[in-house]
Amino acid sequence: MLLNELRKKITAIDTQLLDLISKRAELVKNVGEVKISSDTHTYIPEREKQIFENLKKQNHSSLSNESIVSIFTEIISACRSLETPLTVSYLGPEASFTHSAAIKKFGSSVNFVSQNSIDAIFYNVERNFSDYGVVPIENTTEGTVSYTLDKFANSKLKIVSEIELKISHSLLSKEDDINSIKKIYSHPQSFAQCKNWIINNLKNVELIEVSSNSYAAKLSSNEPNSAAISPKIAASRYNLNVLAESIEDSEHNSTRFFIIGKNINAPSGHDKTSLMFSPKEKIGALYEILRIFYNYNINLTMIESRPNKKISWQYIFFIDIEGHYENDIIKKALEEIKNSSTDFKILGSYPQK
Ligand SMILES: C=C(O[C@@H]1C=C(C(=O)O)C=C[C@H]1O)C(=O)O
Repeated sequence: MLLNELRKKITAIDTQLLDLISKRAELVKNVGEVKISSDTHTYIPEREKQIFENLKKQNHSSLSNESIVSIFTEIISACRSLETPLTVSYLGPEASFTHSAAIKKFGSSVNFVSQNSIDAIFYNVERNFSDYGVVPIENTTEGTVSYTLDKFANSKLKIVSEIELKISHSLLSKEDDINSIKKIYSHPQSFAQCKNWIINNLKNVELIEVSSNSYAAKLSSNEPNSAAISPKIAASRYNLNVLAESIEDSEHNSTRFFIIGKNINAPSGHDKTSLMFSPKEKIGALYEILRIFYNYNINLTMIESRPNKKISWQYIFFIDIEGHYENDIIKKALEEIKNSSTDFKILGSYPQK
């Protein structure tokens, strides 16, 4: 077929797609009107999860499931903004990994607000200045972000969703020749994650640690012969060239983020529940609690302990399990755990990533 004919067909399909997307948008607007009278949240993560699962099952095209999900994330984002435009706080600065995670989860039709601390994110969501917040919770190489876990102990906010992001670093610079780089700015963790690449690819460069890798990109954009190790999206934000991509030493470098808010999610069919508790002070207390999970055949996906800030040498345990707390088995198990512990709290049930 001639190029012209192919393009004519593509244009015709685009017209059909536009018509269908417009019809979808009208329906979502109607859902928004129903929600006002029933006082329901705009963002329903369990419904969005079901939409994605359904599309993945039906996808027999040459497009990957990942591409389908990212296309529909944007369609849903634009439609959802017709109900109410959402405000989402993330751990900044702009172009940080948390910013990327927030865009991956909510799409771009959202008001994103950069916050300079995890505290500020919790504060803004608690006070309704933001509808949701995005906070890092654990990294495959660095482990859990204890500051985020500690915040849950004293907050009424719920975990409404989770997202995993592959952490990939790039070397960004105003220069276009890697040999002219004399200085590199980055966060200490990013330097650690790219250590071998730096040794093998750059000789006699000065490494300067800064508070974040998007700040590193900003500094480098004002300084000749310098570069930054940053997420690739910082290149367009600070008008830099991408001198090298995927320079991290480990292939498996991912960070998991929580979306925090006030939703109480219904089951999506494929959920996780996060909870915290302190075992009572007696021999075998933790063993007894873990045995409850074993007895009910409940799978644990994360366990982490943090000092209980109220009493010295006592600990709060944070646990993630598979299943939704409305599920009968989970309900029974959690009731038993509540009776065998103190400070018990369900932090949320949310669709698995
Ligand atoms: C339309 C709804 O509202 C939002 C928008 C959705 C969509 O565009 O499909 C899905 C879930 C909600 O986050 C809904 O709740 O069904």
